[in-house]
Amino acid sequence: MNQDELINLAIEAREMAYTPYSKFNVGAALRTKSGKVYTGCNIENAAYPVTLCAERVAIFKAISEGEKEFEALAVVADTNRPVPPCGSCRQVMSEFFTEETEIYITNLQLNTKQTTMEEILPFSFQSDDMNKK
Ligand SMILES: O=c1ccn([C@H]2C[C@H](O)[C@@H](CO)O2)c(=O)[nH]1
Ligand SMILES: [Zn+2]
Repeated sequence: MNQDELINLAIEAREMAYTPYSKFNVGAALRTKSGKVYTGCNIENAAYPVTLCAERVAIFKAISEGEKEFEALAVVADTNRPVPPCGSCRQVMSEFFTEETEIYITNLQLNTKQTTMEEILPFSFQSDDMNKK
């Protein structure tokens, strides 16, 4: 399962997006260290803020099945530039990803940017910050 295959799974997952309000469909595919892939799409709600992004759906599916180590995440939307994950998703990603986790953001033209946790969320709040010695 390479980068292109992961992006293709994100493109497929995007087809499942439930977006009656924004009509903006996003797909994600998350590869674990063990080689499994968990996909996600955004799921909106009439109470708008309850909406979950594709990235978090993929991460929460994986976590709920006992996965904790992630190798790569691909995110895709029909955007001009590679779709930037929102702040809430970046914080959730920072809880589980390391600097080695590859993050591929892309669009339907496969204009892809590979990035890292530190690049998209520097100086992030971590559990260590609660352990004052
Ligand atoms: O990286 C992103 C950005 C936005 N959305 C969703 C949330 C909402 O359903 C719609 C518009 O914000 O796109 C995602 O799923 N991922
Ligand atoms: Zn988000």
